[in-house]
Amino acid sequence: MATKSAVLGFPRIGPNREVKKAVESYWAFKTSAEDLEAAVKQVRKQRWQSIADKGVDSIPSGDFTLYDHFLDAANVVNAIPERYTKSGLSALDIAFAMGRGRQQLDKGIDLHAMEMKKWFDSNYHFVVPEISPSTQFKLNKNKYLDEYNEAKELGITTRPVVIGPITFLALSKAARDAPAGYEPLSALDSLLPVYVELLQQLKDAGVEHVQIDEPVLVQDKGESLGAEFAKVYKKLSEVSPKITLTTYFGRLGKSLDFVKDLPVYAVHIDLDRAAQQFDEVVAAVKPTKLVLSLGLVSGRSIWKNDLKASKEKAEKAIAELGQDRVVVSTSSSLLHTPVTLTSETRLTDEQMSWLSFALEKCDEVAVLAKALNGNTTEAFEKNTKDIAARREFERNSDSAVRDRLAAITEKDLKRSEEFPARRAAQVEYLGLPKFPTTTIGSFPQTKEIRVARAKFNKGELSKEDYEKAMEQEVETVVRFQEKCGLDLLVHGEPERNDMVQYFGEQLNGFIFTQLGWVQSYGSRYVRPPIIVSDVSRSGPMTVRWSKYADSLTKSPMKGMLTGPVTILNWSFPRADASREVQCKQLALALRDEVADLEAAGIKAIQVDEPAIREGLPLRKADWDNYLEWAVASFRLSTAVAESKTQIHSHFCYSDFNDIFAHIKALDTDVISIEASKADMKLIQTFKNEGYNSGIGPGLYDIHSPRVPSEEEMKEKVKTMLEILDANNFFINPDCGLKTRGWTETEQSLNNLVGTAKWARATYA
Ligand SMILES: Nc1nc2c(c(=O)[nH]1)N[C@@H](CNc1ccc(C(=O)N[C@@H](CCC(=O)N[C@@H](CCC(=O)N[C@@H](CCC(=O)O)C(=O)O)C(=O)O)C(=O)O)cc1)CN2
Ligand code: MET
Ligand SMILES: [Zn+2]
Repeated sequence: MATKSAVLGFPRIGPNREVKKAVESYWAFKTSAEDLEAAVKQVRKQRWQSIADKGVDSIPSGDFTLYDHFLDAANVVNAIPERYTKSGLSALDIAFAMGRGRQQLDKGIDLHAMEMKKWFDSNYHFVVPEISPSTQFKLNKNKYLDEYNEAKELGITTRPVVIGPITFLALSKAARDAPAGYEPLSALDSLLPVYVELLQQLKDAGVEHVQIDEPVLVQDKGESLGAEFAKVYKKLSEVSPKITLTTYFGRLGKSLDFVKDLPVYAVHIDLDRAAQQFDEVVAAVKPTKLVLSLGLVSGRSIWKNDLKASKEKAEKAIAELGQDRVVVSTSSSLLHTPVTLTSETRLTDEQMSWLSFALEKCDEVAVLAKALNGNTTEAFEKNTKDIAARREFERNSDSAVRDRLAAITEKDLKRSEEFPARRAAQVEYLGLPKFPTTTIGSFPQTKEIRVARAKFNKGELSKEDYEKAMEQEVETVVRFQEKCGLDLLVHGEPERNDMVQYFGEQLNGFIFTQLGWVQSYGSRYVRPPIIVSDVSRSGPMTVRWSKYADSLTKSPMKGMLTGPVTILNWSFPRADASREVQCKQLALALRDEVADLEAAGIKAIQVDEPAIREGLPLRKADWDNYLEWAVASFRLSTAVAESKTQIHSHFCYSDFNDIFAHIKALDTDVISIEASKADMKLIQTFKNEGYNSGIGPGLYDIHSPRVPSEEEMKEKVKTMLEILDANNFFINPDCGLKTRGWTETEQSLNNLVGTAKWARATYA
């Protein structure tokens, strides 16, 4: 018998962003549904073949998607709200409308996008299914079966990846027509038969083994679902191919008590994010028949796996359980990592030797399994050398940064005056009207901007010409805002490829990829910069742009920075320093930038922290430690500002009810939040917890191309002002406009300004 290797999921985007290109071209009505299908079929083929070529035993299928795999899961079980089904659109267009909305007023179509939420603590977003007692579950197109068959025709046997029914419902939300207090999990009994049918179909088609993802088991709420798990998996195991039940991103904790008794073939645990559970889990499964899948190769980081250490760990498990009861695997799906390192041409050999992207990780699990089966290969030996070289590099440290951090005191984290005094100074310094209008920073990143930057990067456009082009763009954005009648202006961020990558590129201690794209949502991807050593700033990063924009107008200009927690969370952090240390080093760099912007006469500075919420540990017991250093880091970067300088922050993921005290402790002057879905509970929390500073609840959803009417924004303002103070109320969208086109941006912002005028007249 032998130890097998497995990969839990693979990037869906294609090595050259083929899926983005195909999907966006279809959306633009440039290509047909058939063209789209042909293009993505090619991507699926290539990904299966490339994983198979590495010698991985369990190759995933069914995890491919054109938009989001959770949205696909909703479609498979027919959890499609009626407003979409009755639109008369094709199944494909219904799925896209659910993901991104669709507005064709001439055809009577005006569909909002469904809500997106962060996938656990990652920067991936999933579409949140809406469930109610009227949801008619049934098996739609069985995409897991279709993809399995597609791979089989290519001669590749795969292991379908299915979202588990309990996680599916646990992450869903109550639909609008559901009674108050409705819990989607209460629909489990009516959903279960669909899963029975789905798995039965897989078995009938000859599938031997499925992977069922139940990551809810690493959340606190999973611990109370023992009865549901026992019932569901008893039923499913009667009809299903053998099941590997996968958990990832955290520890099983108390859920282990019932997970060990589930009638499944194998259980998978994440030993990257939650290495501490190893002994406990091995001991718990030992007396059972369960196979244990060890998530040793990280699905979340880009560091080469230490194969020697992994081998030792696997051997410990094998000593307890036996060779054939252990599988070595990636810790989670690899969708959070770039496709392959082999596309990179600008990294040095040394840097390349530290890293491992999705395809290289497939190689790692295969090499590891071979080593465990007695074949230590050359690749294994090379890995040992590479790991030693990286450890050697890690000894480098920037003592100036470390010393500065060590010298930080409480005083450095506090603004010189409390909010009321600051507010008075700001009223005078900025001169904003009541219900000030502003935007969140970015304006449309047009094709022209991106092409100019691509040319500049290729050396086809000089630095001077590139910067001139960006200045022109800044001017266009400033003139538009003046014409539109916005009050607190921004420069529009045209010079930024991405808000995090841009800062990474200017800081010491980071490296970058050319093609290291990772899907964030739908067709939107990011290239997270990689932190490799201590971080510091060489000089001002944004001042020239803000200063230029400020010089064009009499209106106050808002400087725009990405906060330390967000830079950390949306980068690949180093593995040899704590997140706290990396975050505080980033904070020091940003602190200097805040001071420089202020000295340049910029009257308001926004420090975005959209990722502060997603960085929250999955288990409540771990929250305090994180929040303490996250809040301190934000304060370290902003507290340097004088009272008259208005510090804004922005959060587009504002599930804050549980951590409100910490949001308040950031001590900002104004915060803009995502509230376009009119989360009144959140607004109420602001009130109840005595938040008295400025607040700008997002009045519309910028992730969708649809234009909000003045009426609908007025309605929102009205409802919110039943709770919030009209004197501290800002009028703004719920996030930056970079993904939007100019046409809808102009219309939406005109409506927004109209809403503010109405508010001034109504609440005078
Ligand atoms: N890091 C990060 N995470 C985030 C957000 C965010 O803004 N940044 N926002 C939230 C939502 N997530 C988002 C993620 C990505 C994008 C986004 O707009 N991504 C762009 C890419 C941005 C970028 O890196 N642009 C580069 C490269 C653009 C490009 O594709 N250039 C072409 C050439 C030009 C052309 O022909 O179009 C090429 O390289 O081939 C640039 O502008 O320089 C995209 O997928 O299209 C938006 C929101 C949450 N998480
Ligand atoms: C994801 S938060 C985005 C904030 C940034 N200032 C922007 O407007 O794009
Ligand atoms: Zn945002």
